[in-house]
Amino acid sequence: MAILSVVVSLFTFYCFYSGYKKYKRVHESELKGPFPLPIIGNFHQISRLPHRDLTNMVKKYGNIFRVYFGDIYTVVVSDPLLVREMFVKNADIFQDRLETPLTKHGSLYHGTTTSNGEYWVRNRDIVSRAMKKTNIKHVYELLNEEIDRIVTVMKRMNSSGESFDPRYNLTKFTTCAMFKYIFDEVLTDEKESHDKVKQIIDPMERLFKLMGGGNLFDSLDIGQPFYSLYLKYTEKDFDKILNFVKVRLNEHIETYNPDNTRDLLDVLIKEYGVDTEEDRFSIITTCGDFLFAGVETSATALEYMLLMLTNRPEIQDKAYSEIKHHLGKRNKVLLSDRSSLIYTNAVIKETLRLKMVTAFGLPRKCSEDCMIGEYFIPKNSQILVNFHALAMNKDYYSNPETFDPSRFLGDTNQAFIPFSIGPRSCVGSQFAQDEIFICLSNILLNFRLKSIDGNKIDEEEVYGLTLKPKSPYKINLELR
Ligand code: HEM
Repeated sequence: MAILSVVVSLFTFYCFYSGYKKYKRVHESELKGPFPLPIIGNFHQISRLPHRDLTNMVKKYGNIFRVYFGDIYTVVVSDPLLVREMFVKNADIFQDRLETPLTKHGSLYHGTTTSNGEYWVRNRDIVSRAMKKTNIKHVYELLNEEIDRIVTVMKRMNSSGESFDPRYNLTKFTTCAMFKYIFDEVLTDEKESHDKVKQIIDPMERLFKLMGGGNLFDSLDIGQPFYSLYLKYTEKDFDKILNFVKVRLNEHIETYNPDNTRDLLDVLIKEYGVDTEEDRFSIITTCGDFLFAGVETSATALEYMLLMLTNRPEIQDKAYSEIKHHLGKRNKVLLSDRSSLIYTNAVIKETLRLKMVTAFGLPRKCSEDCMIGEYFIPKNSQILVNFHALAMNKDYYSNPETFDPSRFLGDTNQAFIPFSIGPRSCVGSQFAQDEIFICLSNILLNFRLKSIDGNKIDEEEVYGLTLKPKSPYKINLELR
């Protein structure tokens, strides 16, 4: 009985404390936002499609407002000029990522995506240099090989009358490209390769679910220590991915030749060195980040592109005509063709706008009290860019709900920032744009995409770390 009353008293105290923290006024220019409840904040107003809920709130609270996820004061931004003001003009204040048990658990704030401060500055510098050195020839060759592989598979399916599963095949395409890029490892259609892909894809899918869900314990001051312990003793998928990379690092060290770097991993060995455990762990977590950030994102973007084009044969035909006309007798699109294929590029951009890959990118943190325009942003608040709200912003896009590639045929639109902006924007944006362009244009050159039953495919998305089509779909391929 005594224990029960202590627990009830502590809980009541915590409710008051949590409410007090949320309701006390800290600045005269504080942001507006929906009324938060003690403990859960505004979680009760967030459905399974949080990007849409937060877009609806723009009507009431404007292009910058605050919500509470548990105890986390979160600033939601829906205007590109405000994003620029934060991520470009005030980059050093908005550069870090928010620290929670989940972001710490995987890599102990090592690598690229979750690290902060001086560590991140050094890592990002090394990674950017490593990518420049690895790029050009290696990427050009690897994308050429991978596109041949997927087109061959598609032709085989077409001749056997089999329908095409975009989710599986495009994830395989981006995984193969990433394996070649990071490890110089070629994945084939053999079982051994299939097993290797599964070793990475299966834990990654589970982690995406875990991280995309928005966990109350991850965002409560009182719950965080318990959640850290829970993750430490129950969550093993991060380790599986890091161990997978570790095996490859050890193999690479044995055969390493500084005068002939084969892939990103070799260049990272050269840049970081492998003398200390810390350096080795930095290399492993950086490669892990590339697998995390670079496989599912591009595959999902491509999956939506095929879906949108299958539902719109006239747009598909227009892109095909442009590609065919430009190539003449050639039968393969190369990266060097990109600047000439203006409509195809517009299709890619329009899909990235309307069916953005990540709802909120990767959340940032504000590391000191500051003013953004007339708004006060408190230290340690979480910053979310709502890419869906940017896409729906009528100040920048007319008829924003409509899929219309022609809107990207003219001047650049400053609201189109799918890879974010500023020094901490997506480090893989060039790689992503290269692989998406090569894959989409060569598929369109070879095949007409048709739905299985002649009906439109459901375009609704399901929320996670990436926004995917709600129902996995298949399509029929007709040779052009
Ligand atoms: C369509 C595909 C992709 C989209 C839409 C995308 C988008 C993004 C966004 C919005 C961020 C957050 C940036 C910020 O905080 O401002 C990000 C970060 C990142 N992306 Fe991408 N990305 C894509 C593909 C890739 C690929 C292919 C790679 C690897 C080759 C990659 C590697 C990364 C990394 C390592 C980060 C963390 C950067 C840092 O914290 O310094 N991404 N991406």
